[in-house]
Amino acid sequence: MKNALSISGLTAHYDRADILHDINLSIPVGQSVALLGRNGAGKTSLLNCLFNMGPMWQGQIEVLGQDIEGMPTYRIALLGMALVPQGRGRFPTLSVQESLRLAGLAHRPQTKDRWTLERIYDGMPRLYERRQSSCSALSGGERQLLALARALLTQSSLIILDEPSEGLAPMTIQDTLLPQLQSLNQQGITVLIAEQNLSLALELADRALLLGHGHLVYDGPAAQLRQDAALLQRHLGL
Ligand SMILES: Nc1ncnc2c1ncn2[C@@H]1O[C@H](COP(=O)(O)OP(=O)(O)OP(=O)(O)O)[C@@H](O)[C@H]1O
Repeated sequence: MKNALSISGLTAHYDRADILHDINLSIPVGQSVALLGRNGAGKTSLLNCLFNMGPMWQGQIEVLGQDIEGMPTYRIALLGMALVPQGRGRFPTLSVQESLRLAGLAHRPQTKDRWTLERIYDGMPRLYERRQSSCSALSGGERQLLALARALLTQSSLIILDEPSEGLAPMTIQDTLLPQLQSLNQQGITVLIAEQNLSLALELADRALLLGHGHLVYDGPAAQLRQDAALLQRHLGL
């Protein structure tokens, strides 16, 4: 399989409002890609289409080689794609360790480099220190780590993150989030990350996608987008 994700002719709408217009893109296995766009550009809607849990859509979406038209969300997840949702999900009364153990129950095929609780704690010592705490008592940065760890424990090879830096202090992004996200790609995981934080997105990804009012207005090297002041000003207000 060459592509982790293939999208062609994707158009999506809520009621009568068109949200995405003729999106075409594919993401090769192992690539890290940033999805950029202002508030309301359609980033979350696009990510939700991939899990069949957002707007109605037409076109074709292939996740890890499988056409997902009409497929229920839980089956799409079992193909090996995990979502770290905007707001990091909710896990109110569980402890960190319980939450991680639950995520590890996903029925994914055995893989060579399986993620285990020990491997998670090794790479994220902060979660080890907080393993007995209630998830609701975690800081924003710790919750983001937990959400990422849960995605890894599903043994997914394609991880989708929706604005992971939202609400985090710049220092937390730099010291806690960035190194963890950078290590995903080094571990061979394909990453699609929706972000409004341009510098974080461009530090993580070699390739950038830019959505403007539901149209894909840029798909190319991240470094080249950084140089395009007119496009950044028009679609990100920078
Ligand atoms: N459930 C819904 N019903 C109707 N319209 C919606 C719904 N969810 C989102 N929209 C609209 O779809 C458009 C795209 O929203 P979306 O959340 O996908 O954008 P976004 O780029 O992720 O923005 P943000 O960065 O603010 O999360 C917006 O105009 C939004 O108001």
